[in-house]
Amino acid sequence: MERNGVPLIDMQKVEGLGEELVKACEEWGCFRMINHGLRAELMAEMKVVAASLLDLPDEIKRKTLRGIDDISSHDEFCDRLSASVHQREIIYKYIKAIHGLAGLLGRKLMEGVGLAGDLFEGWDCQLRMNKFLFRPENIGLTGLLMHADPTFLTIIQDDENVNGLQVVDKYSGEIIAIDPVPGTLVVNVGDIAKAWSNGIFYNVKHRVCSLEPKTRYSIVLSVLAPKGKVEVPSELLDSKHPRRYVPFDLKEYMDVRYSTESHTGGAVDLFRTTMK
Ligand SMILES: O=C(O)CCC(=O)C(=O)O
Ligand SMILES: [Fe+2]
Repeated sequence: MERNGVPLIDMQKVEGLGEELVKACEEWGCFRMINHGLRAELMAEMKVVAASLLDLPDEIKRKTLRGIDDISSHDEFCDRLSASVHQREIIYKYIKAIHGLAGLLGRKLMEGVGLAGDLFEGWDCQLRMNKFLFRPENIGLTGLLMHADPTFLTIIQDDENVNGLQVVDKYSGEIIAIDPVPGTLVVNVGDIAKAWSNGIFYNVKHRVCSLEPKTRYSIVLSVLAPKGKVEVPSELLDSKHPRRYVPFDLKEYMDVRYSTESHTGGAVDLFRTTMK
């Protein structure tokens, strides 16, 4: 894979999609998806809904701090925000479509590592919406500090008109701008995926910078972790590839991440079995 920008991956590709995804997770920890199955109209409608919900008063928004955990909590989320019938319908369609896409990613990643199955079946997921109000006096400042996601992966509908997402290159450490490409979705690989892949996947560091005086929205599906322990599939282990991370669950991981204030990927390495 040439290092000339994060990979653009066609999710409808029939041959070799799994391998391509695995390679992107290893080499970049970040990629853009085209032909991902979310209709352009649905993405546009969801952005309008997100913008109007994010304009609600803080005391109402605070009621939904965790976002939408799964499709079944959609009603509760909408009730708390007193969402209209139309808004509920869009949110429902969106979470159904984005969960479907996450399922495809999980199956293809399994294929890519030579296994079969629905990797994300029954996992905890969370949908969140972000608003970055970039004012002229804030240009050049960071809207979201450098971090690696505490997730397996995160699917982002970034703002098609306002840039700001930047990732750290795995090899050079250089900061690369992830400029918008309308109609596509970005994936960032997180800490949980690094442990699950025995340290092979790159938990990409990234941030959001204020580059132009506009309001930027992003809609984010976090595919968090399995309900039980995060551990590398036993089929991928042998004498040449010993287990490099102690199995842990999401709560144990989050406790370590917050108590050590390691928000840029270091927390997962505290679960290493060896320091090599
Ligand atoms: O807004 C974005 O593009 C990225 C947001 C992000 O990194 C996050 O929510 O973890
Ligand atoms: Fe992030």
